[in-house]
Amino acid sequence: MPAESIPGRPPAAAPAARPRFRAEAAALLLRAAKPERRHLWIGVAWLMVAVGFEALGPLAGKYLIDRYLLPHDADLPRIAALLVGAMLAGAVASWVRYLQLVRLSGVAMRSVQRIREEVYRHVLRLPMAFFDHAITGQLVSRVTNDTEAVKTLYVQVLFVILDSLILLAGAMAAMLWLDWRLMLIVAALVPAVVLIVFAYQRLSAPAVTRSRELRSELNAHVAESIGGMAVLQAANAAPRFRDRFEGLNEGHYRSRLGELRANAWLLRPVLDFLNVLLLAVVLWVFGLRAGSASMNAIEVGILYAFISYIARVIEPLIQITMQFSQLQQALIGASRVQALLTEVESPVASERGAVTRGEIAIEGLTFGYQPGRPVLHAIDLRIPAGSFHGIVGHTGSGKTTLLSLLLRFYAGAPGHVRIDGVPLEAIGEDTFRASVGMVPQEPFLLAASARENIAMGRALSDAQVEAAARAAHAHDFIAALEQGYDTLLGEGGARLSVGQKQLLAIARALAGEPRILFLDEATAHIDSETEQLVQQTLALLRGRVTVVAIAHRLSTVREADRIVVLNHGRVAELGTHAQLMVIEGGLYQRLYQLQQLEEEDEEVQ
Ligand SMILES: Nc1ncnc2c1ncn2[C@@H]1O[C@H](COP(=O)(O)OP(=O)(O)OP(=O)(O)O)[C@@H](O)[C@H]1O
Repeated sequence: MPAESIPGRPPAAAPAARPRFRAEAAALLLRAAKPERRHLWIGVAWLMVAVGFEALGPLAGKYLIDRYLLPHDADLPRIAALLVGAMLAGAVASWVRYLQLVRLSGVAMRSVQRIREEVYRHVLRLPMAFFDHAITGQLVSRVTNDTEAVKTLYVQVLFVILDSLILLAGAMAAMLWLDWRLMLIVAALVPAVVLIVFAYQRLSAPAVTRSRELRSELNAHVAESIGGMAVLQAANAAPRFRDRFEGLNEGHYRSRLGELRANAWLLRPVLDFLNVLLLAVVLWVFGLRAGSASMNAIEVGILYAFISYIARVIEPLIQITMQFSQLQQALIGASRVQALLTEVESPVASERGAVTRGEIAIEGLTFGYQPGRPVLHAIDLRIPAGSFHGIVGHTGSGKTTLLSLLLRFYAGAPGHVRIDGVPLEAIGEDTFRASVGMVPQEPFLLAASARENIAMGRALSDAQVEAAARAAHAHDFIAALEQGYDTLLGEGGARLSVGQKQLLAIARALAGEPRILFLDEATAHIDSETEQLVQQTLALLRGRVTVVAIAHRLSTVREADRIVVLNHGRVAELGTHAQLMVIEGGLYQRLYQLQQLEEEDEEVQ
C-alpha cells in the first residue's frame, strides 16, 4: 500500500507562509521577552562592552607595528606593556561575554517558559469542538517544539545579529578612521550580502516550512500509533503505519536536505569567496599605492589593521546571513504557535449564576455540529432536582450530544437550557464544574496513583477519597492493589480492567459531591453483579443529586424516575419503565424485548 493511503488524517495546517501570520509571529516573539526588558538592556550593554574590548586588538597591533617594529624601536618595557594590555583587554572581553551570554540566555529561556505556559493555558480553555478536529501529536508539537522557536530567536538569532552588527559597526568605524577610501571598498560587501540573503530566503523558505510541517506530522503519527497500538497490531496494520512513517520521515529528510543545500551553496562558500575577493582588492590598491611610491612605513600598519578588520567584517556578515535560516525557522514555529493562540477560547461565563438545587429545564433545544445538519431537534425536558433520569435510544440518536450540551462542552443555542432557573451559559465556570459531575463513555485515567485519579487535583482528604471509592464500589479492588490507593495505574489506567476504570471514574465524579451527575454508559463494561451495586449507589443519591444516565443496558435505568427515549434526535417517548413498557409497539418496549432476547441467548450459550 502506498505511504499516503492511511485515511482520516487532515494535512497539517500551514499558516506559516502568510505575511499576516509572519507579522503576528514576530509580535508574539517580541511579546514573550517584554517582561525581560531590564535584562535585555543589561545583556546588550555587556555585549557592547565586550565588543569594545575585542576591537582593541587590531589597533594595538597597528600601533605596535607603526610605532616600534618598523622604526626598529626596541623599547621592550613599552612593547611588553602593550602586549600585556592587549591580553588583558582580551581577557576582560571573554569575561564580559560570559556575563552577556548568561543574561541573554536567561531572557530566552524564561520567554520560552512563559510562552509555553500561555499556550498550554490556552489549549485548556479551548472549546470541545476544537478537539473534534485537533490531532494530538500536532498539538503536542506546538506546545513543546514550536515554542522553542522563541529560544532560537533570542539566543541564536537576535543576539548573534546584534553582536555582529555592533562588531560590524565598530570595524567600519575603525576603518573609516584609518582610511576612508579602503573602507568604502569594504562597504561594497554589504549590498552583495543583502542580495545573497534575499536569494537564500527565496530558495530555502518552502523547504523550511515543509520540514516543520512534516516534523509535526511525524509526532502526530507516532502519538496515534502508540495510542492505538492494540488495534494496530490486531488489524495487522503495522506495515502500513511503518510505510507511512517512513514516507513522512523521508519527506522530512528531503526538505531538511533542501534547506541545508541552500545553506551550503549560498551562505558560507559565497561569502568566503567575497572575503578572498575583498582581500585581493585591498592588496591591489595597496600595490598600486606602492607602485606610485606614495606608500610609506605608516601604511604597513594600516594594511595589517585592515586585513584584521576585513576578517572582522566578513565574520559578522556570515553570521548574520546564517541567522536568517534560524530566523526563518523561528518565525515559522512562532506562526504555528500564534495560529493556535488565535483559536477562540470557550466564552467565560459570569460568576453570577450558581447551581443550587440541580433542576434542569430544557426548552426547544435544537443543535447540530455542522450548520444546517441538526442532530437534536426541539428537545423539551424538565428534570426535577434530585430525580433520576435515564436516556436511552439507538446508536447515533443524540444521547451523548445532549449530555455534552448539558455539560457546556459545546455552545448550544443559548437560553434553551436552564439550571435552577439560570441560563446554562450564565453560570460561573468554577461553580458549574464543582457542582456537576460526569462519568464519560470512555473512562479517562491519568498515569498516576488511584488516589490522584479520584482526587483529580482537588484538595480532598484521604477519608473523602476512600468514601467516594466505597460509594462507587471501587474500594475493594483498589485496596487489593499492592500499594492500595498509592498504586500507580499506568498510562490511561492500563493496569485496570475497563470495568474497574469505570468504577474509578464513578468514584471520581462522586468525590466532588456534585449536585448533578451525568453518566454516559457508565455500566457498559461492568458485570451484572457490579452493575447492581452501581444501581444501589445511584439509588442512594436519589433526592440529593440529580442523576442523568445514558444507558444501553436498560436494566441500569429501569428504576429511574423517568426514562427519555431519543430517536433521531427527538424525544420519542417519556415515562417510567412501567409506563413505557405498556406502549404497544413502542420503541422502548422493542429495545427492552430485544435486550432480553440477547441476554437469554447469552445464558443458553
Ligand atoms: N463531534 C462531532 N462532530 C460531528 N458530528 C458528531 C460529533 N459527535 C457526534 N456526531 C454525530 O451526531 C449524531 C449523534 O451522535 P451521539 O454521539 O450524540 O449519539 P449517541 O446516541 O450518543 O450514540 P451512541 O449510543 O453510539 O453513543 C451522530 O450522527 C454522530 O455522527
